[in-house]
Amino acid sequence: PAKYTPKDFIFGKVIGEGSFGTVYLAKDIHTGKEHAIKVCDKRHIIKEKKTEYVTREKEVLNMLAGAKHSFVRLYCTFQDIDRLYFVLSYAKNGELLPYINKVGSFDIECTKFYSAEILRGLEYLHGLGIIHRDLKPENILLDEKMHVLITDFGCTKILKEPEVPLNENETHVRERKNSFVGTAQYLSPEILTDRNASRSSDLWAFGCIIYQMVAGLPPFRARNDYMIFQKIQKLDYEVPDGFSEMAKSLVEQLLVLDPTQRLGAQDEHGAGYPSIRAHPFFEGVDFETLHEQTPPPIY
Ligand SMILES: NC(=O)Nc1ccc2c(c1)=C(Cc1cc(-c3cccc(C(=O)NCCN4CCCCC4)c3)c[nH]1)C(=O)N=2
Repeated sequence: PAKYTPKDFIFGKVIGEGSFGTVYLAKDIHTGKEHAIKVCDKRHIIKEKKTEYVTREKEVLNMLAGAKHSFVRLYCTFQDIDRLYFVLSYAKNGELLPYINKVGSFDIECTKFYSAEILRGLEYLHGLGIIHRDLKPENILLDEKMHVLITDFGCTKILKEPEVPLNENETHVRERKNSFVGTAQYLSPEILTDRNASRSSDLWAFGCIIYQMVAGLPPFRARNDYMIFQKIQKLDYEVPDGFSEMAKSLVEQLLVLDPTQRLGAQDEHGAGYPSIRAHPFFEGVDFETLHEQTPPPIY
C-alpha cells in the first residue's frame, strides 16, 4: 500500500518497552514478513515533553538507511489519531542482555566478536556525527544469524556545526540542562557533571558493555542511581579474578574519567577507531568481514 495503516499488520506479543513506546512483534499481512513495530502514544509524548526525542529517532533511523549492517532498519512510519507507529527490523534473537545473564559471562571469542560488531556500529554512527548516548546490552539486538543490530535512537545527539568548542577534540551543541538522557549504569562522568555528551561518551558505555560481557554484570553497580553516579565519578569499580588480562587492559583504557583520554578519543573523526582496533584484545579480528562471519556460539 502507498501508506500503511495498523490494519496492514497482525500485531503479536510485546517484545520491548522503550522509554517512549511499546514494541510489538507484527506480521505484514501482504508479505507475511515479521517486523517489530514501536508504538508511541501521542498524548504521553507531549505530556512528557519528548516530541524532540521521537522526531530525532526518526531522523537518525533515516540517516542509517544506507548502513548495510549493525543497525535496525526503519521500513516505514504511519500514525492514527492517538499513536505513532515505527515499523522496524525484527531481531529474532532479541537483546544481548538475556544471553549474558543466561551464560553468566562470555568466553573471549564471543566477547571479541560481539565487541568488534558493536565497535563497527559505533564507527559508522560516529562517522555520521551521531552519538547514541544510551548504549547498553538491552539496545544491542541479535538478528536471526546472531549478528548485532543496534537500536533505540531516542536519546541520540546529532553533532551540528561547532557552536561551543568544549575541548580541542570535540564540539557540542549545548544540551538544555534539564534534558537528562541515558541509563545510569552506562552513563559517562561528563554526562553526569556537565551534561555534554561526545563520541567519547559512547566509548565509555562500550567499555562498560565489554566489562559486562566478561564479568556478567556492569562495572558500576549500587542500590540506586545516585550511588551508581557516585561510583562512576570516582571510577570506583573492581575487576574480578579471572577477568582476561587483555580485556582488562582494553576496559581500563575506555573507562577513563577524562573523555579526551579514552582509547579512540584522539582518533581522527570519521575514520573509525584504528587505535581501538589495534588493541591486542582484538588481535586476529578481521573487522572488514565481520558480517560475513559465522558468530561464535554463546554457551
Ligand atoms: N527501544 C527500541 O527501539 N526497541 C526495539 C526496536 C526494534 C526492535 C526491538 C526493540 C526488538 C526486540 C526483540 C525482542 C525479542 C524477543 C523477546 C522475547 C523473547 C525473545 C526470545 O526468546 N529470543 C530467543 C533467544 N533467547 C535469548 C535469551 C536466552 C534464551 C533464548 C526475543 C526479539 N526482538 C526487535 O526485534 N526489533
